[in-house]
Amino acid sequence: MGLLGVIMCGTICVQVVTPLVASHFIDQATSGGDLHALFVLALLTIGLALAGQGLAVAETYVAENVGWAATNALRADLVAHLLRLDATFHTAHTSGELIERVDGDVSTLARFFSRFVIYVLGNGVLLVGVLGLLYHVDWRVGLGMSVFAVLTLIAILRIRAAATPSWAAERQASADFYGFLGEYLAGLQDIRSSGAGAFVLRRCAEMMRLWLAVRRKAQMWGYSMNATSLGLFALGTAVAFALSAMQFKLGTLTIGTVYLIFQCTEMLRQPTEQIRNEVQDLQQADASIARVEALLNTVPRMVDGPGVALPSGPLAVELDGVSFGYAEDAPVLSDINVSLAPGRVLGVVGRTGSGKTTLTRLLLRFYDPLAGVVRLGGVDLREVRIAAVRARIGLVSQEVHLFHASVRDNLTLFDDDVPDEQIHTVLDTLGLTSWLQELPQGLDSTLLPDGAGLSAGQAQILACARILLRDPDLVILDEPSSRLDPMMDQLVQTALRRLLEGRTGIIIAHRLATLAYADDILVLENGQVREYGSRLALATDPTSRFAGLLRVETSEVAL
Ligand SMILES: Nc1ncnc2c1ncn2[C@@H]1O[C@H](COP(=O)(O)OP(=O)(O)OP(=O)(O)O)[C@@H](O)[C@H]1O
Repeated sequence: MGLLGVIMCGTICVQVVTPLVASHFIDQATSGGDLHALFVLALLTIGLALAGQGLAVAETYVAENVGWAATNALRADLVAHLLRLDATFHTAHTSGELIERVDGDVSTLARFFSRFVIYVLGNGVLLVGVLGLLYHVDWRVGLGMSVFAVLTLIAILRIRAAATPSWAAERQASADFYGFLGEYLAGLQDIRSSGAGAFVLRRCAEMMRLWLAVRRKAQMWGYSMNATSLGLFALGTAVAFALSAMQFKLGTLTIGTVYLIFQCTEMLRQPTEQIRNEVQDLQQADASIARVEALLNTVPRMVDGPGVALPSGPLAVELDGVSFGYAEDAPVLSDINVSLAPGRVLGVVGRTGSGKTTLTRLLLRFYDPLAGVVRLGGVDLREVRIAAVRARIGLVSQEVHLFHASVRDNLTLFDDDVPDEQIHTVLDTLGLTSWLQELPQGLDSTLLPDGAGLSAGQAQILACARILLRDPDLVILDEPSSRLDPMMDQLVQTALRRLLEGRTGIIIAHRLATLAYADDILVLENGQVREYGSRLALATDPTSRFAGLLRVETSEVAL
């Protein structure tokens, strides 16, 4: 920015000196001056014009650099902040809306960051310099133009203040539109298969119509600013011309000086217009800054713990009188008491909506319980740093997310420090070596977006590989074998067995066969513990709910 300031000063000097030289040239030429002196003045004018162009190029180059460096840093801050924000925030905002806030709002600021201060200051100085020159030539013309310049600046600032809410509405409409687009693109398959394309298009058109209306209103403020400043300046130029024509007729001004006045009024137009453009940018920047600031000021609900260390090795899991609801008045889990020793595997069963997934979210500290305590390795999760908790847990969720990146990056989650041998060993353990050999570029092969081209089973085994590489001490498997054919199921079962070896595990499954590795069983019903005990004891007790479920599943299979 310092360099930009220096370049700007150079530009101002060139702009002020050029008309002085030209006026001198005109006076010399009309009064039959020395040819040599005229030649030197002409060369000087050409030199100044070239220097002006060179400075303009340098200014653009430096300004772009400043703008991009600043906005990139801001984008990175925002992304880091979004990663820190908790599940409640992300549930309330669509990904498209967040993309628009991280990119759209920040892009609006690029010009503002790079130029605003320097341009407004620089053009302010130029304005004062040119007015000073006009006073020097003729104080009446100087005074007249000062009045017009001040009036124009006041009008511009008034319009800016009035326009800011319109630009904020425009930014919101844009974020809403991208939020809508992101959501519907993610659900493309369902929309197509259910023939809802026409409804989506209609909604799209409605949103764009709304966006157009707010944008038009915001733009009209900009144009009204243009019209006001242009109108005032046209009037100012006319007055300056009239005054200088009168003086020329009276013989008090030379033709060179009249030219100088004309140039000066033209030169006044330029800084005023630049200031107007900057202020117009500021209208949009104002709105964006407020939105970026609001996002950065959103505090995660989860407060990071003071950093008590978790014990090493497989982690004990304890839920002590835990109650939770996403909304305070709608309980999802009530008074859950579970105690799982290190290295044991707990199978969780229950009807859909009974709160099984919610339970795992509490263990990963996506949410804090409303009552009771969740402990890992005997330590209250609120005492541990959130990152430290998550580093010790591996989750294979219902929806495995695979990135449009290489197999290696998908497995290591972009951690370049994981050696290839380790990846190969893990893939071998999970029986994926032949799958890898079929890929054209091995670990460097790129997976399609969202794991398209992979079966649900393959995606789940890759998710298991991802977790094995991280070597966590607690593994949570959320319905890992819900959609698999028997062949794939066998592979996944092997992968799960490997994954659970030497670790504490929690398996959530609708199909009871998946629970073969479970030592204990928890049956949830409407968010409450219906049954909790050793798998074998529950399975052999004919009066237990679990034994009942087993009987139902066996008879379904027989049918
Ligand atoms: N992010 C959320 N915000 C608000 N309510 C939620 C959220 N996630 C789940 N719920 C509600 O919490 C209850 C329990 O959901 P949960 O996903 O834990 O059940 P589940 O037993 O895992 O079901 P399933 O077997 O279908 O996965 C449901 O009534 C659900 O509507």
